Amino acid sequence: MSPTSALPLLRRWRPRNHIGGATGRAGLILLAAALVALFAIANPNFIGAGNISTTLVNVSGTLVAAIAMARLLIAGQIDLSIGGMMALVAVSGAWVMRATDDFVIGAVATLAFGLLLGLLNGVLVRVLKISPIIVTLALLGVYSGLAFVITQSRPIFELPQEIELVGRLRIAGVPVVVIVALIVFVAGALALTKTVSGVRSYAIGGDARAASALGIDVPRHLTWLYVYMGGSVGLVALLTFGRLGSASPNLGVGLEIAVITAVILGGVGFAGGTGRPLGVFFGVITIGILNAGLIFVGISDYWQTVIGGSVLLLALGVDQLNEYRRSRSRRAGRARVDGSREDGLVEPSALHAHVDPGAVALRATELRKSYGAVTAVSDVSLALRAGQVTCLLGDNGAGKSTVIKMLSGLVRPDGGRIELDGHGSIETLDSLELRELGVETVYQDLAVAPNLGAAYNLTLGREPRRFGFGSLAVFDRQAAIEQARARLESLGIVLDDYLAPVASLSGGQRQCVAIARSDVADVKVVILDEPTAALGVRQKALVLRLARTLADRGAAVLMITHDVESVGLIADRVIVLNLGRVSFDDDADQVTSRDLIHLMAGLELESTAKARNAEA
Ligand SMILES: Nc1ncnc2c1ncn2[C@@H]1O[C@H](COP(=O)(O)OP(=O)(O)OP(=O)(O)O)[C@@H](O)[C@H]1O
Repeated sequence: MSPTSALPLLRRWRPRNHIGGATGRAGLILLAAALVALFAIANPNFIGAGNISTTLVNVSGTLVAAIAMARLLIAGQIDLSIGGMMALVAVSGAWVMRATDDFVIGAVATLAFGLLLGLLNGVLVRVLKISPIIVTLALLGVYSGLAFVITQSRPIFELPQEIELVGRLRIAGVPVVVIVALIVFVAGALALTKTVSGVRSYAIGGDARAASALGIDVPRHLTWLYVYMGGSVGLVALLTFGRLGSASPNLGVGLEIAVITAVILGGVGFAGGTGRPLGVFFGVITIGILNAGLIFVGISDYWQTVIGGSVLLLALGVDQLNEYRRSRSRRAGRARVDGSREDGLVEPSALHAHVDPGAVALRATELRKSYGAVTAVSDVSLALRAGQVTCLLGDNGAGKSTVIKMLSGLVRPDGGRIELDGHGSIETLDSLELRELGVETVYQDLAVAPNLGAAYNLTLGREPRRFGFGSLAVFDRQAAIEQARARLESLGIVLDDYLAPVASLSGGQRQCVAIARSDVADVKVVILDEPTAALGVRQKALVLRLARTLADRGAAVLMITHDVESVGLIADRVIVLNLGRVSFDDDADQVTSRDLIHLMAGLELESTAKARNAEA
C-alpha cells in the first residue's frame, strides 16, 4: 500500500476528538477478566452470585464518587478531601436522623451537608488560589478530625427503622443501592459528554486561561463542580451508613485513593482535558474486583493498602505514557498538515452589511500607563479605521502589549480616552463588556482549547443547544460542526476534520481557528497579538490572508507584529512605538522595510533628518 493510499485509513483510526481511548478501555476489560480468572482459580466461590452481588454493592459508592471526581479531573481539578468529608457528612446526617427520628429529614440533611462542604471546598480553592491538591488535603484533615470530635470516636446507632431498607431493598433481585449508583453514574456521564456544561469542563481542563478568554466563567464553573462532588459524597455517605445501619467516623477512610485510582486507571488524564465515562466505569469495576479478590484469597489489610497504593502508581505511570502518546500523535498530525500540499483555501465570502470603509472605528487619545516607576506608555494617540489593517510595531518593551491591553479592556489607562464608534468613551469598560460592543482580541497562545476540535472552539461560550436549560442543555455537536464549517469557509478556510483537537492542526490553522472566533456579525475592531509569531512562510500567508479578509469584511484590524515582511504584505497603515510613544504613524506606502527597521531600533528616518536639516 502506498503512503498516499494509506492516509484515509490513518485518518479513520486517528482519535476523533477529546473523548477517545477505546484501546485503553479494551486493556482494562482484559485486566478485569484476568483478575476474575486468577481469583476464581484461587477460590471458585469468587464467581458465585453472592460474591458478585456483594462486590457490586461495595463498588456502588466508588461509582457515584468516581463520575464526579472524573469531572473534576477533566476540568483540571482534584478533591482529596472526600474521605474525611464522607465521614463528617455521614456522622452529621446520622445525628440529624437520630435526633429527628425521621429517615427523610436525615437523608435530606446528609445530602445538604455534602453539598455545603462541596461549596466550601470550591470557594476555598477559588479564594486561596493555590493548588487544589494542597487545599483539599488540608480539608481532608479538618473534616476527618471533626468527624471524630463530633462523635467522640463512637459510632451513631439507633437510627429510624426505614434505614434498613437501604441495605435490604432489591428491585428484580438487584440491590437498590446498586441501582441508585448506576442511575447517578449514567446521569453524570451524560452530563459530561452530552451537555454544554460538560464541553466546558473539557475546555477548562485543556487550558483554563484559554477557556476564560473564550468567554467561559471558569471560577463559577469550577465551584459548581466541587458542589457536585460534595453532593455525590453526601449520597455515598447515605448509601453507606444506610446499608450498615450506623455511622462511624471511620467511614470513608481511603475513599479518595480508591476513587482517584479507579478514575485514572479508567483513562482520565491527571493533567486534565481528557477521559471518558465508560473508561471510568471499567476502572471502578476493575478496582472492585481487585479489592474483593484480595479479601477473598485472604490477603491481609496491610498488604491490601500496599497493593492499592501500587495500583495508583501504576495508573499514574500509564497516564504519563498516554500523555506522551497523545503529544506524539498531535505532533504527527501537525507534521502531516504542514507537509500537505493544499492549504484548504476557498474564496472568502462577501462583506458584512454594516461596513463603512475608512470611517474611524476606534480612536485613542493621549493614553498613559505606568507600572510603579516604569512608564510603559506615555502619550499614545491612534485611530483604527474600518476596512483597514493597521500594524503596530516596536522593539521589545516599546509598549505594544500595554497599548492593546488598554484597547481591549484588560488594563485601565492612567489617563487619556478611548472612543468606539457609536458608543462614546470606553476606557473604563472591561474586556467582556468590550466584546459585547464589538471589540474582539486574539491573544498569542491564549486563544484556543487545544484538546477540543474547531467545532467546539468556534462555538464555546455561544454553544448550539438542542434542548434543556442553561449549561445543562444538550450540546448540539452536529450544529457546532456546521457552524464551524460555515464560519471558516466564509473566511476562506477548509479543515478536513472539525472534531480533531486543534493541537493537532498546524500553527497557521490553529491561529486561523482562534482568529475566526472574532468574526462575529457585529464586530467593529479585531486586535491580533503577534498572530504570525513562530509560523512558517506558508502558514504565515494563511494567517495574513485571514486578517486581510476580516478587514475586507469591514472590521478595523490592529495587528501587533515584529515582522517587517508581514507589514509589507498586509498593512494599510503603520504605527511604530518607541519607549512608550508613537514615533511613526502613516500610510503603509509612505514607508519602506528599511525605514521600519530604523524606526523600530529607535533611529530617526533619513528623510525626516534631511527635512529637519533643510528647515534649519
Ligand atoms: N505588569 C507589568 N508590571 C511592571 N512593568 C510592566 C508590566 N507590563 C509591562 N511592563 C513594562 O512596561 C514596558 C512596556 O511593556 P510592554 O509589554 O507593553 O512592551 P512590548 O512592546 O509589548 O514588549 P514585547 O514585545 O517584549 O512584548 C516594559 O518596560 C515592561 O517591562
